[in-house]
Amino acid sequence: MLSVDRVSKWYRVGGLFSQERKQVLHDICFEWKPGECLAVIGESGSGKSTLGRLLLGIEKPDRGTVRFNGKSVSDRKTRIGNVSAVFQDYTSSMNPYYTVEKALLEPLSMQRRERSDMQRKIDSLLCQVGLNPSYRDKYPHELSGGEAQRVCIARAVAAEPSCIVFDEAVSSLDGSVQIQVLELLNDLKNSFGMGFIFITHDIEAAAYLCDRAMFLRSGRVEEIVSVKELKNVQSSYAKKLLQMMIT
Ligand SMILES: Nc1ncnc2c1ncn2[C@@H]1O[C@H](COP(=O)(O)OP(=O)(O)OP(=O)(O)O)[C@@H](O)[C@H]1O
Repeated sequence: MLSVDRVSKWYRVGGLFSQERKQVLHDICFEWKPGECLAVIGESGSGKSTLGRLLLGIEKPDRGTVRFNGKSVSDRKTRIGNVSAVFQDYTSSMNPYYTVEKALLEPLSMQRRERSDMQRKIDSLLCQVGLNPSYRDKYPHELSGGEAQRVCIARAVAAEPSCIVFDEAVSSLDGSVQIQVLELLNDLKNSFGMGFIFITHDIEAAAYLCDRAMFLRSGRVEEIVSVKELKNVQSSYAKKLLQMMIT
């Protein structure tokens, strides 16, 4: 279980020597349970990506805690096998010197698999994200944006974590590939109990995959609702956002 307890975050504004700070997250509290898919929805600048970085232990909260099974996510040992991530900016997530095969071998080798099993798994992961085995030898600069994004998704899935945080990582894919990736994630959820935190502007993708949706407004949790109850959101902010996303 991932527990976010009274998390607040400030950033410095106005240059290196400025003392001025702006609060971008205010007392965020929620829990994510294993196997769940939670959508994080909010207008631009509401703090979604900042929250994502705190969930992944990339940055630390200034106040409050983010814990996975009771242990802080800032500790790398807590994250291994538990949380991984796919970002919209796939270029910064890929090592330019690694072939696709090497990028996928890295998480697999941590699972102490047999060599032949790892090779089979690489082909199967590539196939699941709609890439054929010939992509194994390609370097990131030889991939299109959508292909690179799919390799990042395959890499995150390869680690078989309990939870993958997607920060706008699926909405950038083309229609048919997006559907294929959403189906893969749905399969992983149903067959292996993998769970996701899905930061997105894409309400249809969220409705397809997610169990609950959390609305962020100016760094605060405005409302958390079951996806089945999306039509009955209470706050005018959530109503307005949904209307904007659907039209
Ligand atoms: N490293 C940083 N230093 C200073 N301010 C930052 C930093 N990262 C984010 N911010 C500010 O924090 C606020 C929240 O940003 P964040 O990227 O988390 O929002 P978001 O909801 O993900 O937006 P978007 O949907 O546009 O990606 C914004 O005002 C942003 O300018």
